[in-house]
This record gives sequence, structure tokens and C-alpha cells, in this order.
Amino acid sequence: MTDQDTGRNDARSSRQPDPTDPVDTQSEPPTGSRNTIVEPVSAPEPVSEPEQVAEPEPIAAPEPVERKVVQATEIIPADKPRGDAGTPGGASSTPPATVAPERFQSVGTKSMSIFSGGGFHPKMVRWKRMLTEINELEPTLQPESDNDLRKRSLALRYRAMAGEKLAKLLPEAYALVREAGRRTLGMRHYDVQMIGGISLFESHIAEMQTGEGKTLTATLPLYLHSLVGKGAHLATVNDYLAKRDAEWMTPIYNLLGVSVGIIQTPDDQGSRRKSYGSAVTYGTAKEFGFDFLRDRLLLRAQNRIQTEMLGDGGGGFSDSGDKPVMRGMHFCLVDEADSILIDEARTPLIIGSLEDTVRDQIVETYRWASEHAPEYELDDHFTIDDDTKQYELTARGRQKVRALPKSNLVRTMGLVDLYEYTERAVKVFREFLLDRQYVVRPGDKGVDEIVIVDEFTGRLAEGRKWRDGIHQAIEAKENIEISVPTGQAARITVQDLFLRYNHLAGMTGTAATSARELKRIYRTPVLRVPTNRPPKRKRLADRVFGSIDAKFQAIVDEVKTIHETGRPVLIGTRSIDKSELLSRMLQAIGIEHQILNANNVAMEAEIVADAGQHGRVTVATNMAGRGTDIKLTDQIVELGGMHVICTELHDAARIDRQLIGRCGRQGDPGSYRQYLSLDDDILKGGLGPDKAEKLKARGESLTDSVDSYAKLFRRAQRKVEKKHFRDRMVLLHHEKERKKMQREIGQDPYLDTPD
Ligand SMILES: Nc1ncnc2c1ncn2[C@@H]1O[C@H](COP(=O)(O)OP(=O)(O)OP(=O)(O)O)[C@@H](O)[C@H]1O
Repeated sequence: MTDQDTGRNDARSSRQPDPTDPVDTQSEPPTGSRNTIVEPVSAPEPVSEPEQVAEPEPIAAPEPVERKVVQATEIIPADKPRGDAGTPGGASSTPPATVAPERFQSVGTKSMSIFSGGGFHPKMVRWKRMLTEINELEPTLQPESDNDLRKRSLALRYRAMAGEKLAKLLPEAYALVREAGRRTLGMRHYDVQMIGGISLFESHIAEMQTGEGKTLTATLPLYLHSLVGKGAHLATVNDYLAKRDAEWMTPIYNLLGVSVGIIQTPDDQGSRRKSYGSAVTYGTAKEFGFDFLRDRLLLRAQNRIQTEMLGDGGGGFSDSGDKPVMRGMHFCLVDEADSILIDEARTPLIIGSLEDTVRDQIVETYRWASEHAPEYELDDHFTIDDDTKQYELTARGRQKVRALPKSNLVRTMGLVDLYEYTERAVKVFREFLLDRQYVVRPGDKGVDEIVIVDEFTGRLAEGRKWRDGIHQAIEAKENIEISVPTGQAARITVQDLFLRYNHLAGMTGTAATSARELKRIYRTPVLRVPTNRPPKRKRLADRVFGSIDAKFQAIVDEVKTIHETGRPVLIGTRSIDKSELLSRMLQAIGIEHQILNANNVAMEAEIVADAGQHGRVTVATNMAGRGTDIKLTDQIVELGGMHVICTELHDAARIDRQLIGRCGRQGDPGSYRQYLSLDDDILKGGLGPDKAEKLKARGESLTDSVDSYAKLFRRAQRKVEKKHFRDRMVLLHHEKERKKMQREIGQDPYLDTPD
């Protein structure tokens, strides 16, 4: 029996559809034989953190702020200062360092030091022993030729294929990868990275601060798992990062005789099959999911779904077009694990079935409804349910629908449908704003398209669509081509996808606060890996203002002051319109700046990489350029590094921390400050509309800042996090029940999908 039949992966979530939640869909598949992909579904969920775990970095604020730091004291000296390690051979004199176990934290349902209670945590003792073994191999490997290393790698592969336990091969495999990294890229894995790598092999989520070298760390478990010949996948958030990281690390793999494949969205079946045939494959979670579904549809068409070909890394790989592209799902390392495994967890990936005979009629009805939407008056023609936010036409509204002029095609639509189209168009007209919830930009095929702005991260949610016709109604509103949905042929949520892997691990800068959720859903404990060099990031005291205007004015004043010193400033906003407002204010006082609206991942990465230059001011929606290293010159380091300004709290503290992590990377100096105002959205979500209204009203009369209110905001954020966590758990339960029922009646939960 395969996993799909046993229900091993039942701990998955999805939820009752909410039309305002976007979904990942796919545009035309690369080969003609496949079904077209369709309709939207979920949104990157707001994140919930079940409980708070203390920040890992010690904070030294000039205006000191109380903060508990759980991190133990620095014990290992840094392996090498950055830069030195870059010289091939330069690390040869580095003595094998010893790792102090108390610097690591295992984060589970409780925030706990792995070395708690004064006794060694058995896991860490074991890992430390492995590290010593790895370090001891170094003097043997360093004098060997590249060819010798390759031979060693081949020998490891034979042993793994012959069934020897990978854990036994780990020390030599990791020592080889470290040596290959040193020789090819001039980067010798730090001891903390080795421990991170060991934890990843043992299916943990490694929390490593931004800039601590997750890309390099990933090579360790990927190499080791690839040895058994069933493929090792690295899943990341976009094509750009998949390609960049794969190409960057390829010299390491090549030295060890390991092939690397990269999956990119436009790839056809042939090149996908080749990429999956490589020992290590880099791609996005989305592409892995769609390939899984397409393979499954193919196998069902060939009546082979009951075979062992999917889910266990069995056979099925061939060069001919009618075979699955994947070799199975053996090991996956998820980069940006919090974003993929939590925020995107319930995003369904959907492949649509083609036929749609009433396409023209549907398109025309969307346009008709959109054209008349502005004419409907609240209470007169429609009402809005306070709880469900549903729009409903009144008797007068329905009468208006009937009376409006219609083309022949629209007239043949049922009346009930016309009411529904109208209600949806009115909702879209009133609630969905250009450059706030979405942008319009030229699409791949030369036609304009709607791209959702992720409301939690401010980043463009590529390929995602709102469900239940909302996306099409917005297309009608913007008068661009309407992408009519065509039903579902296959569907899997991101969460289900990753639960199907035999071995799963993840890396992220911010997982500790979601540790309970990660462990419960994916059975992956979180390990907080300490930084290689002590962090020098300073937290400046929060500032709270009565209104957004006062807040933005204070932000601009701070930018001006810091800009005058030459230090670079990065300002993160929650939405594009706020970025633009700030941009206008900066322009008004003549401060030159870059503005990033997350329109182009590659370009954005380049701009963010330069954000640390002298006098640079960058305004960005918070997630822009995530995963890009911001390098500082010595001059900037002297000046105190980069300053980050957070303009609002997100629904999850984790997302705020991602922005903060842009400064003070790898022991660089840096500072950050959180700005808040009494009309911030977080208060409404966390304290309820009534209390939020009162605070807002109070704020309007304020002339001074009220910094003592900061705690209120953090409390509100925690409440929002808890609420989202509860929602996710309820939906997880529903989805589990649905799948169980489907299996009981002999259905395939991925292919027999309810629309
Ligand atoms: N062992 C090492 N020796 C030398 N340099 C290293 C080492 N590890 C990482 N680096 C350097 O650290 C920088 C950051 O690495 P990387 O981009 O992988 O970090 P990250 O953890 O992925 O950051 P983010 O969270 O922002 O994605 C890179 O410039 C890389 O060259």
C-alpha cells in the first residue's frame, strides 16, 4: 500500500472556502496533453504563533528596551571572520572547533534550552559527537585531490545504495561537503552550520538567523539524502531563488559527482523529468505540487494509481513522454519553512479540467455586472452581513438587476446567477482596491493580469488567485481579460504535499514562535541554531503616535536624521499604497530613495542587495528581497550599519522579525525601530472594532507620541496570532475528516476533488 492509501498523511489542513482567500492556480501547463489549471483558492494565511518564545538575539539598545534573551553566552569562537573564509585553502589552519551544546535551543511546545536543567540533552550530545567526528576527518581530506574526494563520494553512494544507514555515513558525507565548499566556493561550513545540517538530516526545522548561510547549510542534508538515489528536493518560494541557490551551490555538488536539477515554471515535461532525475533538485513548492498532481492524473489515466509508483520513490522514471516526471518523494528540505509550511500551508494547488462551453456567457456576465456595480447603494439595493461580510441584494436591488439592459448572452443566464454575479461585483467594487489588495501588470502572454498583493507580507503572490469568482470580478473591474475557471481535476494543499515526503526538514529565520504548530502538523521539531558571530543589532524603543499621519511624519524625520550620517535606511511597509505615501513624503523633503513594490523578484533582489550602500534609503513592502544578502562596506560598518524602520505590526510577529533581520547580519552592526499608531489595523484585529475605534478617536486628539501604549499593540498581535492558529487547527480537522471519508468510499482525495 502506498502512503496515499494508508492515510499516513492525514494530518493536513484545508478549510471551508472563503472566496476572499486566494488560491494557487497554474496557467497553461507546459505540455499540451495536460489539463489546464484553474481556480483560485487559498490565501497565505495570517500566521499564528501559539506561544511566544524569546527573541534569539540579545538587544543592546541605546534607548534600552526590556527584553528577555534566552540565548546562552557565546562559547565557540567564530570559525573565521567573513571574507577570510572566502579564500580557498584559507580555512585549512582552522582548528576543529568544539560546540557548546547550551548555545542551541530545541524549541518545542515549551521554550526549552537543549541543555536545560544543567544536564546534557541526549540529542545534542550525539550531534556534538558527530561534529567531532566530522572535524577529525578534516585533516585527512584536505590534502586529497579533487578526484580522491569524488571517489570517496562514489564509495559513499555505493554503501548507501547497498542499504547502509545514512546516519552512519553522515560524518564522512558532511566532512566531504564541507571540504568541497571550502575548495570550490571558498566557504567552509561553520560548526553551527554543521549542527544545523545534522538537525536537518534528522527532520528538524532549523531556525537560523537571516544571513547565517542557510543556502550553504542546505547542501549537507541534500547531499546525504541524495546518496540513496531516490532524489533530494529543495523547495523554496520562487523560481528566482531556486535557480540562484542551485547555481550558486552547484560547484560543491559537482566536485562530489552529484548532479543538480532546477525546475522552473516554464519548463516542459522533458526537462522536468531530467531535473527530477538529478540527484538533487531545486524548485518551488508550487512546481513540486503541480508535478505531483500531473503525474497522478497521468497514472490514473493509465490505471496505475494503485501501484507503488508515487509517494515512495519507487520507479516510474523514464525519458518518454507518458511517464511521470517525478521519481517519488523521498526527502524535501523546505527553505523559508515558516512561509511555505505555515503561511502557504492551506493554499490548494489546483489543476483544472478543460471544457467550458458557456465561457463567453460567463465572461460577458462578469463584465455586465461590473459595469453596473457602482450604481448599487448600500441598504437601498444591498446589505452587508456584519459577521460573514456577505453582500445580499434587497428586493429593490433584485428588481434593479431585472430591469437593467442586457445582451442576449447575459439574458440567457439564470436570474439567481445574475443576482450572484451582481453581489460579487458590488463587493469587489467596494472592497478590492488597486495597488492595495492587488496590482495590474503585463502578464507573460502579453495581456495584463491581476496579481494579488499578499496582505501579510506586502509581497506579490505570484500565480495565486482569489476563489469563487472574485478574481474574475476584479479582472472585469479592471477591464482586462477574464480568466474563466474551468473546474477542478486535481487538487492538493501545500501542506498535504509536504506531508507526503518520507523525510521532511526545513530552514527559516523565524520558526521558533510557530514551533508548536510545526511539530504538531509536520512532526518536525524546531531547533534554534545560534549565530556564528554574536549579533550586534540594536533595538531602539518603539514609538507610538495618535495617527498614521503623525507616525509617518516622525518616520520621515528619523530617516532624515540617519540619512545625514550616511547610514543606509530600509523602511518596511505593509502595503504598496503606504510605500507610495512614504515615498511622496521623502520626495517632498528631497531625500533620494528606491521604492520596491515587489513587482519583479529578480530586480527587487538586486536593489535590496544594494540597500546597504552609503546614504541609501530604500522603501519596501516588507518581504521584498527576502533571501538577498545585504552586504555592508567597512565604511558603513564603522558608521553603525544599516537602520531598519518597521512602520506597522504584522499579524504575526514572525513576519516583523523577517524585516528586522535585514540588518545586523552575520555580526554586522545595525539598528531597528518599530513605529505604531492608534489607527493601525492590528488593533482592530486584536482588540475588536469597538476598542480600536475608541483608541483611534483618542489618537485623533493627540499631539504628542504615546510610547507607553506599545505593549497594547504587542498584546493585540498575540491575540491575532492565537486566533489564526485556532482557525487553522479547526480546518485541519475538517480536511482530515473529508479525506478519511473519501478513502472510505474508495475515492482519491487528490483527484476526486469537490469543486
Ligand atoms: N561558512 C561560510 N563561510 C563564508 N561565508 C559564508 C558562510 N556561510 C554563509 N556565508 C555567506 O553569508 C552570506 C549569507 O548567506 P545566505 O544568503 O545563504 O544566508 P541566509 O541565511 O539564506 O539569509 P536569508 O535569511 O536572508 O535568506 C552569503 O554572502 C554567504 O556567502
